[in-house]
Amino acid sequence: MTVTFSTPVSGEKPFPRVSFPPEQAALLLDFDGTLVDIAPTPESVVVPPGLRETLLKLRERCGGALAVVSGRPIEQIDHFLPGVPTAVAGEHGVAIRRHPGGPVERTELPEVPKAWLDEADALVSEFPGASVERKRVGFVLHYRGNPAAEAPLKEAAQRWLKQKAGFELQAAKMAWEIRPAGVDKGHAVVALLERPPFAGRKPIFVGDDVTDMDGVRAARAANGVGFLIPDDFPTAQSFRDWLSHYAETV
Ligand SMILES: O=P(O)(O)OC[C@H]1O[C@H](O[C@H]2O[C@H](CO)[C@@H](O)[C@H](O)[C@H]2O)[C@H](O)[C@@H](O)[C@@H]1O
Repeated sequence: MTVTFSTPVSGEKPFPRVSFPPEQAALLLDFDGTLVDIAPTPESVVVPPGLRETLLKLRERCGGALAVVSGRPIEQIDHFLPGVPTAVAGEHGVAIRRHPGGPVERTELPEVPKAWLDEADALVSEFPGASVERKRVGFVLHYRGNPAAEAPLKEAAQRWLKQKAGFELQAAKMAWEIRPAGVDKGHAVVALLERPPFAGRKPIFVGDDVTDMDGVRAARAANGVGFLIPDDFPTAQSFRDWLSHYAETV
C-alpha cells in the first residue's frame, strides 16, 4: 500500500511519500523547528493550534508509538505537550522515558566542570541577549539574541573542550551546545524501537537540525524513513500540514 499526499501548493515540491499507514508506523519527532517553529528564546515557542489534536489522533492510530525526540530536557516537552507523546527522549538521547509517568533511563555521563559554566555566565553577560541554558549533562550557549556573541562563545567552547575529554561541541540553531560525546538521537531511536509499542513498527523520524541526522540515519537503518526540514519539507509548517494529512490517511 502506498500512502500519497497532494502537492501542497502549485509549483512547490510534493510532500514526501510514505508507503505505509499510521497503523504500521512509529512516529519519532523532533520538537524545535519541527513540531514548533523556531522562536526568539527557548521559553517563547508556541505550540500551534491543532497540533495537539493531530498528534493524539496519530498516537491512537500508531498504537501509542509516538515519541518526541528532543535536545531539550524531558520536563520541557512535558510542559509544552502535556499528555501527548507516549515516550520522550530528551537531551539528544541522554534521557529516555518510555511511558508517561514511567522511570527516566539516563546514560551515566561526566558532569560539566563548574568552571566552564562560571566562565560561560561571565561571557554571556558581556553580550546582552545571549544566554546560557543549563542541562543536566551539558549546556547551550544561545546567541540568537545577540549574533555578535557567536564567535567569542565558540572560541570559549573550543578552549574548554581541550581541557577535558568526554564532551563535544554541537553547532545548533543560533547556538553552540556543549554536550556529552557518545550519545545521540540515533541511540534514542534504536532504544525506543527495541520495546513496545514501538517494536516491530516502521519508524518515521523527522527533524530539522544537525543533531537530527543521527535520528534520520537510525530510522532508515530500521526499515523506516527519515526526513529533514528543509530538504524534505520546506518549513516546519509544511511538515505539520503533512502530519495532519497523514493522520487522516486510510
Ligand atoms: O532537538 P530539538 O527539540 O529541536 O531541540 C534543539 C534545541 O532547541 C532549543 O533551541 C533552539 O530553539 C529555540 C526556540 O525556538 C531557539 O530560540 C534557539 O535559538 C534554538 O537553538 C533548545 O533551547 C535547546 O535546548 C535544544 O537543544
